Amino acid sequence: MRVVRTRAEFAAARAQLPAPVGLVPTMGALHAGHRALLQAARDECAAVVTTNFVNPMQFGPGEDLAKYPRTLDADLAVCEDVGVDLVWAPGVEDVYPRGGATRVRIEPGPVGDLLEGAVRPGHFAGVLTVVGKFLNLVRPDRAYFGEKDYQQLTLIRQLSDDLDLGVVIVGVPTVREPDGLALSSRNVYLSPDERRHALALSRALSAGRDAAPQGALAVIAAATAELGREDGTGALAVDYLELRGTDLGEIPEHGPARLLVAARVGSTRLIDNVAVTL
Ligand SMILES: Nc1ncnc2c1ncn2[C@@H]1O[C@H](COP(=O)(O)OP(=O)(O)OP(=O)(O)O)[C@@H](O)[C@H]1O
Ligand SMILES: CC(C)(CO)[C@@H](O)C(=O)[O-]
Ligand code: BAL
Repeated sequence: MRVVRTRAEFAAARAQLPAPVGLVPTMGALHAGHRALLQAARDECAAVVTTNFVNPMQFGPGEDLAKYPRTLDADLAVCEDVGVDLVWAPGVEDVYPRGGATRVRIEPGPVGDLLEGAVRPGHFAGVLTVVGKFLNLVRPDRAYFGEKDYQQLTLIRQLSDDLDLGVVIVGVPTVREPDGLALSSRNVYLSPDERRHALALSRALSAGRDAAPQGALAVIAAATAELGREDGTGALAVDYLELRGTDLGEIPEHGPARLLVAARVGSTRLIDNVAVTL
């Protein structure tokens, strides 16, 4: 496994890799969710590249950029274990040379203003800009993203289509703790008490999914009731709970849909979602 930092080192190492190349972009602090992405790439590609970069452009003022967990040594051990070929851990100056003098900024369009985008203005422009850059720099055949960040995955598929990037975007199912909590690098911020309250998110999604045979209103009612046990108690504050089409548009009358939730537990913001069949 090669570990490189600068653009030049990356380009030299990338040129040696056999095709097809799989890319797994991450912000580090790797857990079993990331491992599932890396493993899927390992299973399907001749070479696996991962980027490890906490992208300042996708954090808003007052968000957790400074305290975001940084665990490069442990991350490298995970990558080695899965059999990654090339890890790129660039500095900000490698990704945004000259401070991004040409002001490259990929705007996500209307889907970027919903849900996460409504709570984190500018977030998805930051995500799409850095993902666009990495797809351009790495030129992978396939790129892997988690369904845990469902809106992000939807927008990256849109980016790839709209810019004719010719890369296959692969969505990987959410990896959960045995009690249902979706794995997230931000779970390390939770106290034991907060972690218990955080279980309300996955419980609400399961309740909503189980109510799907009774229709969309029943899904929302069941999920809201489950969340309501915690919401407003001071332990948990819901940002949104929404049922949408799989493209995040209108709710279909029948067929596949998506139920998405975001909440703050103490000072930690968590998101989760599930597939629902109406
Ligand atoms: N539990 C999970 N299951 C599957 N994929 C995941 C999971 N958590 C994160 N991913 C995916 O890993 C990739 C990198 O995500 P990232 O480094 O932001 O980790 P994260 O755990 O989502 O962190 P955060 O706490 O910032 O949301 C993304 O494609 C993301 O969707
Ligand atoms: C896709 C990504 C690596 C871009 O910084 C990030 O948003 C993430 O980790 O989900
Ligand atoms: N969507 C995952 C990265 C972030 O929260 O900024």
